[in-house]
Amino acid sequence: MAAVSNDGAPLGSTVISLVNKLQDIFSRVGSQSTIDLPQVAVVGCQSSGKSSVLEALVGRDFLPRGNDICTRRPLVLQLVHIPPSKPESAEFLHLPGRTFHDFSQIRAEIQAETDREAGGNKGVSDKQIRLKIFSPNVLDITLVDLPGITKVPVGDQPSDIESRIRTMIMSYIKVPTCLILAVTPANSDLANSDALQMAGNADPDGHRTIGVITKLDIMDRGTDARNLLLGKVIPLRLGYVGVVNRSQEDILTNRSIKDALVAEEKFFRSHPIYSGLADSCGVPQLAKKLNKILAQHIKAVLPGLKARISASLVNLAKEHASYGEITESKACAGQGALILNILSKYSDAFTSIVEGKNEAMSTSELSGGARINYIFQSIFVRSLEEVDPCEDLTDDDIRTAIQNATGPRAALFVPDVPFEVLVRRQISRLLDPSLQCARFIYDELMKISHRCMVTELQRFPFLRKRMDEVIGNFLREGLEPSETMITHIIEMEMDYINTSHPNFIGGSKALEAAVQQTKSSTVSKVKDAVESDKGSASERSGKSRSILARHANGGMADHGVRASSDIDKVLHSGTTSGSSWGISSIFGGGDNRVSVKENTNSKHHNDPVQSVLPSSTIHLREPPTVLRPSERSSETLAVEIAVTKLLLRSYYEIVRKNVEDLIPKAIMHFLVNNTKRELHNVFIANLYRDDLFEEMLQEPNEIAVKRKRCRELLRAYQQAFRDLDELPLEAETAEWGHSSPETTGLPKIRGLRNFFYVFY
Ligand SMILES: Nc1nc2c(ncn2[C@@H]2O[C@H](COP(=O)(O)OP(=O)(O)OP(=O)(O)O)[C@@H](O)[C@H]2O)c(=O)[nH]1
Repeated sequence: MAAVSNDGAPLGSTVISLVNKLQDIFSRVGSQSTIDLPQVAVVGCQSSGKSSVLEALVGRDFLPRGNDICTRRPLVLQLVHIPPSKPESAEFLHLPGRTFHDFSQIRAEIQAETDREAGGNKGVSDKQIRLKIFSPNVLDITLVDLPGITKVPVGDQPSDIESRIRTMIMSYIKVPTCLILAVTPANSDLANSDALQMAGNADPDGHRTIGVITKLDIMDRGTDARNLLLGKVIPLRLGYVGVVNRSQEDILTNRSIKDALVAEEKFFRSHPIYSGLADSCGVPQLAKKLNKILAQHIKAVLPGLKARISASLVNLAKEHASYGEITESKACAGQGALILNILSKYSDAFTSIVEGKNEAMSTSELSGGARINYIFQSIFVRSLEEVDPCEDLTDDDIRTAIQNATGPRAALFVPDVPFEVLVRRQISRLLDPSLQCARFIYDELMKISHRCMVTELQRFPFLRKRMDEVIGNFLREGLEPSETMITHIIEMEMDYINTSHPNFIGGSKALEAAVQQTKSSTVSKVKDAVESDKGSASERSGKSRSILARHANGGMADHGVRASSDIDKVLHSGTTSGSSWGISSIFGGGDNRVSVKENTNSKHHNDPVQSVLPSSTIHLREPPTVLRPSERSSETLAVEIAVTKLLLRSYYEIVRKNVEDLIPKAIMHFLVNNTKRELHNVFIANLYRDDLFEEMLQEPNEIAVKRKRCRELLRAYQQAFRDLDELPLEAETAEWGHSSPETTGLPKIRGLRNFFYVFY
């Protein structure tokens, strides 16, 4: 390792050891996680000494350096920590499989690879060279050497070389986790430092920029960098460090880094002007500053690590508990008690999930009982509410039903039989969704049963299988009575159409409403006709006549409005004739309401008796096999259809509400609550049997293995938690500018001294 004075607090071995310790903890607990350390980039103008600084920090001679432009592609240097037993080595990404042990060869390859991409004549490329250095003495950290900022294009450089290089540098240093070493040579004007200017743009708060002043040894005679280092020229939050790297001559004479560091120390010691600025002078001080930042970074991530380990501990403890203690005692009593305990815990857990009292309740989705409620309300009820009871009933259907119901006579009024037939048909449609709802709930209960105590029962797969069988059968048995009940409910509704139900619209109101509807539609039709067809009065009166011809009072209307008033009369006589709500009394009250046309039709199609009458010369045509209702199209018919629909809707509404209420009740009673009440008893009746204990409590081998591994992990995590607790990190709150003397020193981590002098 580097011979660096203790005062210089060389380069964070503290951090290496800390990170190694953490890595140990991670590997012990089998975790792949590592601590992501910030990456460090050097920025500065050409030949300012960036590569030299980086090399001094790494402590190895391997970067091309010189008076001319040397770094022409970004060099991403990944330091990788390896166990002490392994030798140091390096690998380039572009040369997979080739390992370097000689660092001068590494330099040669960097140069060659730079030429391959950027040409041999000062060309610059933003394509990275990636080099990995494996060593027991390094942290897993990434350092980036960047091409220097240049103003005037030379060689193969394009005319916009300056902006290209600036963009390239910016892309690295703008990343918030990048520490910036802003390198400025002491023999240039700091106020014009490109490095500080770019760092200021990328890191305006100065939280991650360290100013590095190089070439203190070759300043003009009579000048010094005191004011620069004190931050009096350009203040910098983390302050400046002055360094003396190897000169070109040193490089040519192969002066080692080790010697160079000794010379640097001597330089600062022999210059009284810098003697009071010890903490701002020398590569070791620079490393120290970086160490502090890294230590702080680690300190900042430690609480998160602790929290993660502690969470894993809790989970592991739970898992461990789920494997239970080894059931050594085969005695029946012990086994029986264990089984009883499991059965009642399972039944309780099942009930808790259904009732929504489960501890591990999800907050991201509905579960258990809430899903049951959702099925009832948002699926079942909502679907029923969306059904239009007249949806698949055409006017033709209704007309056919009415005509069929009147039998051999032509109808005078709308009879109530078709209403009953049609409403029954609609009620029967409710059976399928109701049964489906029960099946959904059954499926939910099955799901709940599978989710119950999954981890706890892992160790007894035979018992689990038996329990699944029992609860599966039990739920299936519970489904049957619910389905029977549901069928009964629908059959009850179909069996007796309670037209006295207080919420039922009743015949009179339906009729009134239907007449109202028909009237308004007739008036508007007539108006339309008058306006659109003034010249065809005779045709219009013909139409009216055909409508009127069907009315019982025989009066002939001249137009549609009159026809409506005729219906009124008929209806009025109907309503005054009798019973309280009375479809029959309203619609079934007369028998002479036969239209001329219908009579004609009847003669032809519907009334074979009449066809036997007189003349032998008249031949009747055969009635067709399938008879359709006579094609009446009149207001009477419109009223009949409208009344039927109104009645249907009104009654269906009553039934729908009953069904929406009763079906969930039936399912809850016969299926859900019954399962809750009886599950424990059913389990005991089926499973608490001496002859089954042995078989049910068999523990598969893998459980024993899992329990063992879980125990080991648990111990490792407990140890890791204690280790983390004991890491002797102290608070590092001091500002790092020159004005804050580093009295607190490095974080007190045992055995940690150096960080960047890793290869010494
Ligand atoms: N005397 C003296 N020479 C130095 C110092 N730092 C760097 N040099 C010399 O300055 C020249 C440039 O150094 P590099 O480290 O290559 O500079 P760079 O900024 O990486 O250069 P580019 O990558 O080409 O931009 C080399 O010849 C170094 O030996 C120093 O502190 N003192």
